[in-house]
Amino acid sequence: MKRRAGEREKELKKKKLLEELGEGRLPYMTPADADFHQLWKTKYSKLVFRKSDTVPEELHQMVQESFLTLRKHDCFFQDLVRIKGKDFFTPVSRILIGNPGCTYKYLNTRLFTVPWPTEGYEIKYCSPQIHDACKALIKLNDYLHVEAVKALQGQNLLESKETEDTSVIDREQNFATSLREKGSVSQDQSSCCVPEDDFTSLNSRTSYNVTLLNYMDPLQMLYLKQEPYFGMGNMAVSWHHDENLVERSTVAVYSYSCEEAESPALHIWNSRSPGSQAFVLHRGSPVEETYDQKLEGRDPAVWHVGLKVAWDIETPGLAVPLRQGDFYLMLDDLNTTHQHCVLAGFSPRFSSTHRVADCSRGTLEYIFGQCELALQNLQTDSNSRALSLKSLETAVVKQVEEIHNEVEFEWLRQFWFQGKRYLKCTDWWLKPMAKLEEYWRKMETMTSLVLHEVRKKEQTEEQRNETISCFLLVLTERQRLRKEWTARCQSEAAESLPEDQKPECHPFWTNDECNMPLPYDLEEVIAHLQNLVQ
Ligand SMILES: O=C(O)CCC(=O)C(=O)O
Ligand SMILES: [Fe+2]
Repeated sequence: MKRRAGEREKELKKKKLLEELGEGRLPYMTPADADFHQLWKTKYSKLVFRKSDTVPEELHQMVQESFLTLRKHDCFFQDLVRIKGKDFFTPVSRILIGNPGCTYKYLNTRLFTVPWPTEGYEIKYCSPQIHDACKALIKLNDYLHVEAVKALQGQNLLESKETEDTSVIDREQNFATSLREKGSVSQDQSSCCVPEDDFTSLNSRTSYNVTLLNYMDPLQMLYLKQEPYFGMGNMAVSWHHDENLVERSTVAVYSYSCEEAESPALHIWNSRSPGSQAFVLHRGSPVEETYDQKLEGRDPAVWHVGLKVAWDIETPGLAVPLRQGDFYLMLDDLNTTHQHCVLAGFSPRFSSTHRVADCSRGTLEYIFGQCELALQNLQTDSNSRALSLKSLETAVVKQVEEIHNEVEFEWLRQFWFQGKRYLKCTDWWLKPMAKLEEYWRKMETMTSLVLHEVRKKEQTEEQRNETISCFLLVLTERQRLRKEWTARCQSEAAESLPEDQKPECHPFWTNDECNMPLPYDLEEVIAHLQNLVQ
């Protein structure tokens, strides 16, 4: 509830700001502005940018080929996300690649990794090219990890407490030390130069476990949202903070816009000076435009990443152009203190966004562990084979029923909502999903056993009321979420999808399917329990 109130407050604040702005726009800077670098250095220093020529050519080739392979195999999908109770397709199409069994949740959507080749895991890919694509991305992942470590060392951002109170002299000394260390390649840097704590924090904040790939061809889009605060033009991804990340972890983004070799018209545009005339290619045909720095802002043909300081209208925004093969890093708490967006250019573009997903509740290992914990409360009579619960204690019932909700709504429904999309790349998730469903079925039986027991009135009245009240809360939440997921699966947007991408409302059953111990719709069960406590 508190969180919802906070969200509402934010919405109101945003609405008020947009109303105040009216037709006016806040200022922002691009490299064409004289103060661009000054602004970057002072207000956006944790944004690190590297030009494509700093990346090994063979890595570029491998990675760019992998993007094209994944596109050829139709592995990118627009997500049907849910924001403030409404269903939307993301303009960009995505695929998550990463550690086997890892997931990443954003905008109420849990994405499941297409596993990259990992020692100790047997992964079948639908084609050898998809295997190669995933392998290229893990190479990019390793490369960006090293680059992030170097960038953090360079900025002396090893430990959060240092950022506030380290004097400039300390910083400079530290920087000098880190430069010296880079020269001495033969030394074991981890043991000789970086203290153990720093090393751990450095590693845990740069060891990317997933990359979320984005793809969009602006020419295929009927409509793109306009950036509302600064007038930065077409947006592919609106202003946001990245969710579900380990605190202060770095995000690394490799950008590949499929620009053709630079045309003379674009060349003129790029080397323009204020007030000059230029021809630009707009949707394939040259258009004459007068270039005025103040009026024009960023080049609409080029993809940019936009940044702004969160809840601040004093600091100008920043639009950084991204050419083919450039990459950028969002270091430390930049993702929290600032918001970013992606501004569309004219050509199709891929990006690979490497993240340290907070998967404390987001791995298969975790959810299997939870299920096993829940099932410990179920026992089978060795003679009759009859099932019963070991404990009826409120805390135990509560825990089991909450795990039931977790596996049903965070895993099974999330997965099947995304239809058969994962089968484009691999069948890796089918087996664990079947196993989770088996566990979940047993939990349906456990719920029905609780119901059975509380009707028997064997506990004291007080105990029984406590158990029922708590049980009711979890069941009410289950009913609410089942309704929400049923609605999500039947939304107009969901119905518009082709057969192989259509959301499946699974598990689902009707009352005549007597192999299920409880109905899908829990309304009557809940009403019955309410009567019992009254
Ligand atoms: O494509 C990019 O440059 C960044 C995309 C992004 O912000 C995201 O996927 O969260
Ligand atoms: Fe992002």
